Amino acid sequence: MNMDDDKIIDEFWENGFIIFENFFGASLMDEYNHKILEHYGVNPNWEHTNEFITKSAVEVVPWFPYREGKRYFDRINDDKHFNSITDLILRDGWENLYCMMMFSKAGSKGQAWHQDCPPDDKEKFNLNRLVYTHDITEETGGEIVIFPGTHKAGILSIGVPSEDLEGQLVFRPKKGTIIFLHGHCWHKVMPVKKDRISSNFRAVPKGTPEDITDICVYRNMLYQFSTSQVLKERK
Ligand SMILES: O=C(O)CCC(=O)C(=O)O
Ligand SMILES: [Fe+2]
Repeated sequence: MNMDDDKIIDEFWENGFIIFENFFGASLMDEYNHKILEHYGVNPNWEHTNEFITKSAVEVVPWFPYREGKRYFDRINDDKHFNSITDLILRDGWENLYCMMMFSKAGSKGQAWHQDCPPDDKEKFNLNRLVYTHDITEETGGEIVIFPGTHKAGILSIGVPSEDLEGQLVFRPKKGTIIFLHGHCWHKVMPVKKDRISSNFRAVPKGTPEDITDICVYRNMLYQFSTSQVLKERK
């Protein structure tokens, strides 16, 4: 292990996230961005050709390509460097959880503060491995906001779902940037001004239940995806 490896490990476990800019090349990102837009029915001129996307009130539309047997993104999924950083962070072994693409329409709200899974057991969490296939800018909106160190702070505070919090950091990842983010670390996505894509290659420490991300913690509720139910109001 070299110095840089130690730094990566320390930074991740100190802050609950670590960012690498220009990790993936522009041409790969363009190719993958195009593939994702194609799936959602958005043509290269960035117009919706998919009626569902145009009409639905759904703000974030997920897509799990590997669950459909579409291994379109193996050059990320199987990338040695990408996975070796995962090895550093999850030292005792890890497994792929799933690959999830997220599409948010222009004009949508983004995402309120959340933890991807309840922090009841600090050993059980998802590791987000976010890959940005296009620039997030002031014009596009959809900044990712992270509250450093909160993977060690227990359950997300109760309060107004999206309000700014003292201590938060706002990021505008560029094309090819990756973010490793601990699922207990508090994060949100700012309002989306132009159609937005993000992709996430989620991993978990070995032995973590497969449904670890079924319940998401928000400032006003616990929400269960599998049943589309509010499990508990928080106030
Ligand atoms: O789209 C993003 O930048 C972050 C999405 C998110 O909250 C997640 O993947 O858990
Ligand atoms: Fe999240």
